[in-house]
Amino acid sequence: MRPYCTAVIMAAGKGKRMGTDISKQFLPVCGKEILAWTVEKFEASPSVDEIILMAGKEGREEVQELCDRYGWKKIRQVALGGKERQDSVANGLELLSAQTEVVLIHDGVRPFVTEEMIRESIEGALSYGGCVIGVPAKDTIKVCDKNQMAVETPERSTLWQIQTPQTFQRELICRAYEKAKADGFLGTDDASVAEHMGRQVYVAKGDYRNIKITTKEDLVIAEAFIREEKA
Ligand SMILES: Nc1ccn([C@@H]2O[C@H](COP(=O)(O)OP(=O)(O)OP(=O)(O)O)[C@@H](O)[C@H]2O)c(=O)n1
Ligand SMILES: C[C@](O)(CO)[C@H](O)COP(=O)(O)O
Repeated sequence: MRPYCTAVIMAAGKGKRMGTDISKQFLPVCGKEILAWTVEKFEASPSVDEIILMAGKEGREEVQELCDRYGWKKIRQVALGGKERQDSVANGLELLSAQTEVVLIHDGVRPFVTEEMIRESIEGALSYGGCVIGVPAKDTIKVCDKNQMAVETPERSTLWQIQTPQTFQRELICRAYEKAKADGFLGTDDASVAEHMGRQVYVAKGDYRNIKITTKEDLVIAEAFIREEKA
């Protein structure tokens, strides 16, 4: 029997790097809000049972309005996020329903997630405890000091760019988030929270298309991808 899976979709950010008046998750691309493109992937997924949507104080009504307008059926709750992404995820994990066995944590601004990524991340989480989607780095990556002087060039073949979904067995990720809170640990993704507890996560190869819409140029790329998907 397949596990009961809850997607926690993160939409409580301010989108400062995008530099627009409205937060980037609400910006329209090809006639639909970025968050709506994202949520619809999970609504359509036969692997996902329910969705918790994390919203900011200012964006909460807007997120609820999207739920009503699009008539999404899997939304369990629209809940309040926190200051950092990690705080928003922690709030979401506290709201999981009793049946939830596997948790998929996904950025609301990654609309190019596919059913294959969702399925593979769930399979990986069942096998290894935690599984994140990623792609091998294409560029050389340098570690720089605060004066922007390069201090190290890690071997590229060992470097992966990590995306979402980041998928975990419920008990593991809840315990990891509790430990991070107790230790005051702040990571930039959910895998690093699990790693802080000493757990290794599996990285499943995803797709370079699964971009996080972060800055203005990403909007042009997103529009091109959506046009292609619709063609
Ligand atoms: N306190 C926060 C911060 C971020 N996010 C969400 O996490 C995802 C990835 O974060 P990022 O791209 O960094 O979004 P922002 O924090 O909004 O962007 P910026 O850092 O440019 O302000 C986004 O869907 C964002 O809404 C969140 O739910 N809660
Ligand atoms: C979780 C994430 O999307 C993986 O790439 C990323 O780390 C989020 O980072 P941000 O600091 O919120 O952009």
